[in-house]
Amino acid sequence: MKIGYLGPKATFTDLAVTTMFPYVEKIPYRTIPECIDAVSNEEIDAGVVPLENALEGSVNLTLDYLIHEQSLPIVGEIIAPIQQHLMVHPYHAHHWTEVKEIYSHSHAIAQCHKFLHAHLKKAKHVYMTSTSAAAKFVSEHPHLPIAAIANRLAAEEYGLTIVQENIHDYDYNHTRFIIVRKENEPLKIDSPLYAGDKTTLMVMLPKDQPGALHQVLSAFAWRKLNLTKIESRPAKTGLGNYFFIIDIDQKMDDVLIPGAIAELEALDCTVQVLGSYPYYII
Ligand SMILES: O=C(O)C(=O)C[C@]1(C(=O)O)C=C[C@@H](O)C=C1
Repeated sequence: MKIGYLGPKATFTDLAVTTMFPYVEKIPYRTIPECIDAVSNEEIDAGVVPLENALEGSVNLTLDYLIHEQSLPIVGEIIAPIQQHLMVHPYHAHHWTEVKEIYSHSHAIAQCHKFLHAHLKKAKHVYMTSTSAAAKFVSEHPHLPIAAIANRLAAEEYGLTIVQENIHDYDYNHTRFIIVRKENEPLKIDSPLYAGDKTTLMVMLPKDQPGALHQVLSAFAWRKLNLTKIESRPAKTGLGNYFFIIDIDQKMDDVLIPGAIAELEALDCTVQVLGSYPYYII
């Protein structure tokens, strides 16, 4: 079995994949779209990409790519703790406060704003495709006064020295990673980390209908379907046109969720089931 992930080696996505699937062949991809395309082209059996962080919110690139470019079912979810560390090439370990640039994934930099504001106010932020891509870049440029924000495995993998540990602004820092496949079939995972099931829907409201969102929410409310997330994203068809991503705290059943979907369709909403899948908490 081949599982693709946002690489290079030692991203947080890599850590999540390694914990959940210790015995598979792991294939790194440079970007989230490249990983999703590889699933679609059947180069790999499944792909794992980040979807949402507890401090920074959704990874819009993942959501938008799945909605607008490659529609693949979500077959699983991994929730993993995120610990961000500041690291430099060993040459700079004793004068890390003088670094001029900080490299990392935009989400990782955003998770550490308070620290960066307090200790490295003048350093420029440079966004990379992932945290480990940033660590790799810093290790390949030992002469530059630069630092990366990444995890401990990345420091080990790329020979960097951690100069400040746990620099994320809030203790509860977790990221949701989704597993996508070409076919809507869950991977067989017999794991003690299993924590429940979810169903994710994409709902497009009818245009200019007063109270439409209220009616959508009542379709779930009176059936006592517990929603764990509702988020709007631009439909990219014009200003003010949005769709909603709705997570329901249970697996697809024969009655309640299909009933809610039928009610939404009767209200002229367009509904797409993005997946009904187990989730695992690391
Ligand atoms: O860059 C990485 O290490 C990733 O796996 C990506 C990612 C993200 O997109 O949110 C994953 C977890 C952290 O929140 C920071 C970055």
